[in-house]
Amino acid sequence: MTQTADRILNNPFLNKGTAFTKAERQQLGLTGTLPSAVQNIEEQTTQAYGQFQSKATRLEKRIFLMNLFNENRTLFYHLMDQHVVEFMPIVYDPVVADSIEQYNQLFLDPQNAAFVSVDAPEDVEATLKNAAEGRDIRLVVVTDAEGILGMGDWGVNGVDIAVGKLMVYTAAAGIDPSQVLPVSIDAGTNNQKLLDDPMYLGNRHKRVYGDQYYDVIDKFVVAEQKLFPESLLHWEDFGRSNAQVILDKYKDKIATFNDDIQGTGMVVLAGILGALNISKESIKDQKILSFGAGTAGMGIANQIMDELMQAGLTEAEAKQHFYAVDKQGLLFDDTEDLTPAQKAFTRSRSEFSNADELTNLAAVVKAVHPTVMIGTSTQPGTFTESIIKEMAAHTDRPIIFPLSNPTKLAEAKAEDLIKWTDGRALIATGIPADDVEYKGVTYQIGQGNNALMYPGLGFGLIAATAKVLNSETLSAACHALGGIVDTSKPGAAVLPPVAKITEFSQTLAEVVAQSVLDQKLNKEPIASAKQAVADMKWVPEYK
Ligand SMILES: NC(=O)c1ccc[n+]([C@@H]2O[C@H](COP(=O)([O-])OP(=O)(O)OC[C@H]3O[C@@H](n4cnc5c(N)ncnc54)[C@H](O)[C@@H]3O)[C@@H](O)[C@H]2O)c1
Ligand SMILES: O=C(O)C[C@H](O)C(=O)O
Ligand SMILES: [Mn+2]
Repeated sequence: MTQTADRILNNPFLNKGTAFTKAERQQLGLTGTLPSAVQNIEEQTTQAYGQFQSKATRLEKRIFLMNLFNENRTLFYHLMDQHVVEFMPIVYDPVVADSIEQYNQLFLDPQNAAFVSVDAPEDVEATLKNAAEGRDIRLVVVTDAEGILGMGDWGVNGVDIAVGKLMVYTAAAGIDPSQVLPVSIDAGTNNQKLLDDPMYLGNRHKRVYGDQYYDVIDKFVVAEQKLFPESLLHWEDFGRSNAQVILDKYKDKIATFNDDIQGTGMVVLAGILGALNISKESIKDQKILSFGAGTAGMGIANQIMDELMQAGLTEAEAKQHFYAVDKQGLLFDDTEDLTPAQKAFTRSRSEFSNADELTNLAAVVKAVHPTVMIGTSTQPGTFTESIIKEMAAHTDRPIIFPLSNPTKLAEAKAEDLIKWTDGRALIATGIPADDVEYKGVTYQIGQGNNALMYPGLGFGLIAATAKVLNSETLSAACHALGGIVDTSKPGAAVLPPVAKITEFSQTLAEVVAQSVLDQKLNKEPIASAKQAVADMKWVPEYK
């Protein structure tokens, strides 16, 4: 193979495989390097889908799709466009979790990611530059993998979540896949299994914290902004002690967001607004219990808090609607080891006659009678039948969102929640859930996953060349998504279905871009938000 042929056929952004025409083959020095037939993208797609279907397990299906992704991005996204509901759980949550756990065993290809090492701060800029290979990067998803979903620390293996999030961005919103960059910050790992594994591919030492860590994060942000000044920076699956600190440091300076804090907060508020559309209740009448008061749990509480204050409540009044429960039980002002984020949502012991007994979820539910219960605890099965029945005995339409991922960590299953509440629960789950048939009604279950939100949010920010993301824009996006649900049918879902993800991501992107323009937060002059979104949309067709 000539160097040119090799360069083109092995470049997933340029490769068309058997779809190169005779003329292109001649022009590019590819003559004779492919079988003679020239296929169009539909034929290639049909063929690839047949191969996909022949794979027996979900992991084999994933490996097949990742190989296709590594070879030919256009064909991969053309195929995904036709099968988005089927492919989402395979390229993203939950099967991405299996591939992270088996990263070295399955290692195929670095997938055009940048691997930043805490041990080589002097290489940060070169690392990003090498990985981008001169591409015009507009979107970076970065993880240090200390808190991969609810599975804890996965070191360099966690790069797959950055790749997976970016796949959803392109499939849902249409960001050009040659304009994205997944980044792994390899700060070491505290996962002993990985440290003991001779095949582990990351830095083989304990996780680095403190100044040395923050120094690398800062070098990364500086280099990222210098090399890709038009880009949006998305933080994913950082640990509880770092996620909020990093966000607070950069959120007023650059276009950036933390998906677990803000993306999750937004999708949950949208889900609650959707649920309240169905129950015809007001958000001002809700008592909200967050079970698992970590990165996501407190991000959700803050987003709902904003909503209550917009509805006219003072901060002190709004705070009265929240009950945060973590390992210690209900969080009080004097609870030990509170995180900075938790401190804003504590209660006073004097409010309860049995405060000292409120050390577990069952006791708190009994004392508080929440109307909304959100699970981000990483503790499977903790929304038990007796807890749910106790909650449902005191509210007509309990809003229950077991959100811990992946599947094995969910606080409850949708079908159990429907059964235990005799069909009254309004539910969203972190991973996709099948419809539930119960007493003649088909209940559709919304996917309460930030994947419904971040593609439209990010795309809108990039299209509008946003300088920063502020609470006004976050709120506009929540209302746009929460307003889409169709409440006419019994058993309606609280969030729109993943089958419509490309449509509502476009709506979200337009709303977000408009909010940026309304606040004059755009870097470049832009006449129309809608047009800017349309102009940026990439379609998976050969050029
Ligand atoms: N569906 C979504 O879109 C979405 C988004 C973000 C996070 N999540 C899920 O939420 C979970 C938490 O993620 P995170 O980023 O907030 O992690 P985190 O580590 O920051 O927070 C988890 C919290 O749960 C607490 N916890 C642990 N054991 C507990 C127990 N027995 N009782 C009560 N609390 C307990 C921890 O102390 C911590 O505060 C994960 O499973 C993640 O997959 C889902
Ligand atoms: O990755 C997901 O599926 C959602 C979320 O960001 C999580 O950490 O669980
Ligand atoms: Mn996450």
